[in-house]
Amino acid sequence: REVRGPASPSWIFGNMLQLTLSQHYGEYEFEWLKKYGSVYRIKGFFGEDRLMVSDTAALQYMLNREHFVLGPSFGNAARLTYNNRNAFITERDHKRVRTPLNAGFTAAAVRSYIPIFERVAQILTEKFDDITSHSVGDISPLFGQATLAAVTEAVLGLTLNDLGDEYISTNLKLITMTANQSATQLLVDALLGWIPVPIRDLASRIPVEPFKFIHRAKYMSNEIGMKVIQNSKNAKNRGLEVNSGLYGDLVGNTGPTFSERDIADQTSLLLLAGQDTTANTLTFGFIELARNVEFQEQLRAEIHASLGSGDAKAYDSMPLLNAFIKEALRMYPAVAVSDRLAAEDAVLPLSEPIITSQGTQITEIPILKGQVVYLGTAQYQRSESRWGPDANEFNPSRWLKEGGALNGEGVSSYANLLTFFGGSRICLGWRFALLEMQIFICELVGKFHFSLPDEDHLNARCRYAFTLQPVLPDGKKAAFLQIKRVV
Ligand code: HEM
Repeated sequence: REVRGPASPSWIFGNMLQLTLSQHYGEYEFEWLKKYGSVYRIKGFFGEDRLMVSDTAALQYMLNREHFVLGPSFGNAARLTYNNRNAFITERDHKRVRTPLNAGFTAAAVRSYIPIFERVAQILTEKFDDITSHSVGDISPLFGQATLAAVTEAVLGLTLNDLGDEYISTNLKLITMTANQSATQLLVDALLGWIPVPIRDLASRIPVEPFKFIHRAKYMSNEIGMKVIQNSKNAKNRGLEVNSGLYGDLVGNTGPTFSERDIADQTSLLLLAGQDTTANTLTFGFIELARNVEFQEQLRAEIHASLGSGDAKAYDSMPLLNAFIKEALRMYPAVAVSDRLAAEDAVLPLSEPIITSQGTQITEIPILKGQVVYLGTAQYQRSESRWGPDANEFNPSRWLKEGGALNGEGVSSYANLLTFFGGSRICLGWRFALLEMQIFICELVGKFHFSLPDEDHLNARCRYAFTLQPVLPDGKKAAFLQIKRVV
């Protein structure tokens, strides 16, 4: 309670509406960061105290210890959206479920997906060509379909057509719905967090429209996963070679610790976790390119000078391309803030001491079991002490500086960014997302010129709804750009 923090405007909502429903993401959060430093207290629902953390030592501690489990908000959303027993929501079983999946996301496995990414990039080019005939177009759903197509082929060996129209339209609804959280939804979510999980699961069976189609989407992905597993088994039994992606490989390696049912249980997670996260990062990146035409031209020149080899190493050795991707991941981390719950008492170490409301300097914070603590990814990545006085500006050249972009110690193995988190629960698909983005960007920036639309109502802003989303002033999820062919 002695950790300082902003005043709460409401007993019911605490600071939650400011944190999660501000018009522009970070409107309040980044100001709180400046005022109170890298650990501060905010109010959750009904007067509860919560801790917002972007201190390096505290983040490392939270990511690498078992003391912290998924918090009420992310936990609820994940339990509702994904099949039971998937790698993300399972706590005690995490290692058992996650280890076999790692095989599909190693550096070598991801390199083998290059032809998939290139094929999908070609389809994106055709869709962007359609936009050029109207000059202005919404790029957000195009990236959403492309990232879904890439993961579907890599994981299941299927195309978007194979998923079927019903799955595609339900997936689109699900993604659009997530972008439009309301205060009522947040309150229902908070109330659900207070009741035991089995009763909560029952409550989610109430036949209201959002619950109905979330369950339908889960059911369909499970069916799709089961069908791929069955087809792959049949083919193997008949000595036939079929492409069933990662699932085909996993089917050959099932056993007492990882069954076919376990594989199928990962389908909704694998299809969804990498879709909007990657698509929205790309969307925000392209908006920044449209804002900064000079950098866009330099990047295009680098792409034209470097490409053609189809080799992952070639993509990794393009300085502007990789600086641009890192900066998009720094400024627009899909999971900008995520709640965790202390599963046992803990003591959070701090790399930068803080001053309490009593004027005392402290270097660690005791946490009681049951305390909600936020991993403040976006705040860690906007801290001026770490990234310099221009931390709030999109500036890819910070990554080209000698000595690197970061002052001091970082939190993760990729560019010291927290965007993919770290520790045993580091994003399963981080290498997948990086190579996919490298290939899509090279294809599109190499061929098209991007600029912002003249009409204000078509310019997207960044809003938070579990992940960072591009939305128009009317609240609709979309991101329009003017697009012209250059080659
Ligand atoms: C730019 C793109 C992406 C970002 C920023 C991102 C970010 C994250 C973050 C922050 C987490 C940890 C969440 C938490 O513990 O609360 C996570 C987990 C996960 N991500 Fe990603 N992700 C991206 C792309 C992908 C892709 C392409 C895939 C799959 C193809 C994927 C699959 C997963 C899975 C399965 C988990 C759960 C891992 C576990 O709990 O062991 N992600 N991601």
